[in-house]
Amino acid sequence: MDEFASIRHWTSGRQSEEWQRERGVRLGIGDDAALIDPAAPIAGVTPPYEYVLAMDTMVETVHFNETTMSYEDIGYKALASNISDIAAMGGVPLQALVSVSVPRQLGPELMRRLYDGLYACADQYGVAIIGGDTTSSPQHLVVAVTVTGAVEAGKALRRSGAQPGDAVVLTGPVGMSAAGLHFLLAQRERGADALAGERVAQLVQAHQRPAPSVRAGRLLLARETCHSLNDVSDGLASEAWEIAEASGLAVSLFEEQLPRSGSMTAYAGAAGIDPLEWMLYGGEDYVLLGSMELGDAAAAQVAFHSEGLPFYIIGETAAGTPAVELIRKTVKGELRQRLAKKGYNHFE
Ligand SMILES: Nc1ncnc2c1ncn2[C@@H]1O[C@H](COP(=O)(O)OP(=O)(O)OP(=O)(O)O)[C@@H](O)[C@H]1O
Ligand SMILES: Cc1ncc(C[n+]2csc(CCOP(=O)(O)O)c2C)c(N)n1
Ligand SMILES: [Mg+2]
Ligand SMILES: [Mg+2]
Ligand SMILES: [Mg+2]
Repeated sequence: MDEFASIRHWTSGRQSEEWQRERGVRLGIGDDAALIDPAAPIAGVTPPYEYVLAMDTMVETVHFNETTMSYEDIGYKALASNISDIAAMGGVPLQALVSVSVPRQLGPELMRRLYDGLYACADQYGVAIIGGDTTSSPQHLVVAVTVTGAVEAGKALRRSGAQPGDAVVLTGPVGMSAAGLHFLLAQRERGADALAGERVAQLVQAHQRPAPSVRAGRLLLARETCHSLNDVSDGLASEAWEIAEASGLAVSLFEEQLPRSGSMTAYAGAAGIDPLEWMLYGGEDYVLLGSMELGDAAAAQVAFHSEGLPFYIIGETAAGTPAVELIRKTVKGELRQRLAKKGYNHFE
């Protein structure tokens, strides 16, 4: 199959013109470029809105390998991690452009499976796939996605908006993806899955099929008391540092309030690892970390819970030099520990 037949094989018949039209698309895959109506009505978004644009890339050996992810998972997660950046601005995802660089030996069927996963994510979150690019790659598979979204003009939730005295909030558990990755890599080394079971399946799912917090971002934006927001890709500590630096204040996290998934803690125990390492520095959680008016945090939690969504109040902000500290309760009393500005870093 040549390049053009391959693209058709991966993408044709997936999303109807009408379905794409409802997401502002006037011309999708097939021409030199796609066409978008910048003023199309978007369901759930009050005009006037602004466009939100982001891109994220996944590289074989860096973000996945043959034991950690199926082709369907790669496609799903490549889009999900992008949607997460739209969610982190409080936006609604709309369209995506997908670039793939494919090793020559990889047949078109495996790439079709990648697109099965990509479209599964696109359909779940209402994202129109409007185009992309295809090249060969000398060795590794690379998937780069550009995503667009819409957010009410002037309302986007930035990293820089935190105010002293805010509550620090988190929209889901952290550390599960890192635990799932550990299991998948250790499984390969041991050649056995002695620890497999329902609990491990949850961790593997968190790593392979993260669920971007679009609904959570929209709820936070609508409350008008959320001051800053970020998604957790590089790790909780690293994202908290980003908010601290962008907003120019200090962030304190209460160890006791950090959500600990039971399966993650159990697996960490079995693997002899401190779960806090995964929770603070693991990354790829794609939950949202933000700050909001302290007085509205409890009500926000009630609103989230009434929709069946998790919501954790994990810390507070204060005026001061940008820094992140962890407040731990010990038998000797309260221990304040400065958290390193570390997380996943591509150049370290
Ligand atoms: N190569 C690049 N050229 C221009 N801007 C870039 C480049 N890489 C990143 N950026 C910009 O830098 C900012 C931070 O990007 P970064 O990728 O660190 O955030 P993120 O996507 O939230 O995190 P992650 O990639 O870990 O999910 C964004 O505004 C992004 O658009
Ligand atoms: C095989 C394998 N080894 C390591 C990791 C861990 N990992 C890779 S990139 C990243 C941060 C998010 O990426 P980005 O900053 O590019 O958005 C993390 C935690 C993995 N997923 N697969
Ligand atoms: Mg990025
Ligand atoms: Mg982000
Ligand atoms: Mg990163």
